[in-house]
Amino acid sequence: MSTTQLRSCEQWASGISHGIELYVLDCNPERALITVIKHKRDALYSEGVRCEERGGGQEFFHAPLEEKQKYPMAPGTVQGYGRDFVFSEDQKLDWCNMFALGIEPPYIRNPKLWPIKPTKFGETVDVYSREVRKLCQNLLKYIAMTLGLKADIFEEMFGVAVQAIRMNYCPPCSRPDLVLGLSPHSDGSALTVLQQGNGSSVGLQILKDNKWVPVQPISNALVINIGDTLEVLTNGKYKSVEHRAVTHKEKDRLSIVTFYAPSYEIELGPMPELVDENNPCNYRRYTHGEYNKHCN
Ligand SMILES: O=C(O)CCC(=O)C(=O)O
Ligand SMILES: [Fe+2]
Repeated sequence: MSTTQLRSCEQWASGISHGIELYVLDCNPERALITVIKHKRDALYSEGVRCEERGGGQEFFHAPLEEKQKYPMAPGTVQGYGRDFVFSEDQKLDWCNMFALGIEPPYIRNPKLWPIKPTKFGETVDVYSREVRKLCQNLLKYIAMTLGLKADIFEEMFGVAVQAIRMNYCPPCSRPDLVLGLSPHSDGSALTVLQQGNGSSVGLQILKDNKWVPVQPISNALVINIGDTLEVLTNGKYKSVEHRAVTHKEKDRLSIVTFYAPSYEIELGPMPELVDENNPCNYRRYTHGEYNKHCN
C-alpha cells in the first residue's frame, strides 16, 4: 500500500468515533472494493456489535425447524426465515438459510416476523442496528470527503435511510465443491456491514482482478462492502464489489449482514459534482424502490 493510501486510511480511522481502527484492503477510491474495520473491544463491542454472542443469530438458527418456521419468508418477499433469490424450481439452491428483517424506517418492520425466542433477540438486533446505523452515517461522511464533497451530502440525499439485517447460516457441507453458501452477487445497498461469526469457517470471497479472493475473518472486525447504489452515486469512482460465500466440510458459518440504502422514493443517479467531460455520466437515474422491485 502506498503512503498516500495509508494516509487516507489514517484520516478515516481518526475521524470515526469509538476508537475504531480501520484496515483497508484496497483503499484507492477508484477501486475501493472492501474495507475492514476493526473496533476495540470496549467500544462498539460492548454496545452489541457481537450480536450473535448475545442471542442474536446462532441460537435462532439452532432452534428446531418448527420454531423457525413460525417466521416464514413468504414467496416474493424478503423478510423472515427462508431463502431469497428463488426464481425457478430447477434452480440449484444455495446452501445457506437466511433470516431477514426490515429495521428502518419503522414502516418496513413486520413485528410478526420478530422471533420471541431467544428472548433477547429483538433487543439485541435493535441495539446492534442502532450502532451500525451510526457507523454507516460516519463512513458515508468520510467517503464523501475522499471525493472532495461536503461531508453531509449523502445524509441529506438519503432521507430516512432504509436499513435491513440478514443473517445467513450455512451448516457444514460434505461436498463444498458442489454447492455455494451464497451465489455471486453484488449488493443493492449503498453500504453493507458484515460480521462473520467468531469461530466461523472462512466463507466470504470477493472477485478481484477476475479471481475469487477469500476475506479472512478478523476477530472483532466488521467488513464493509460498497454496494451498487454508491457505485452509481459516485459515477463509478467507488465500485460495488461482486462477492459470494463458500461452504466448509466440517464447520458451520454465520454471517450477520446489514444493508444501508437511501429511502425508497429518492431518485438516484451519478452526482453532478462527479460528472464532467473526462467522467461522463455512466448510469441512468432510478429510485431504490424501483431497483428493489427489479431484484426481488
Ligand atoms: O455471508 C457472507 O459473508 C456474505 C453475505 C452476503 O453477501 C449477503 O448477505 O448479501
Ligand atoms: Fe452480499
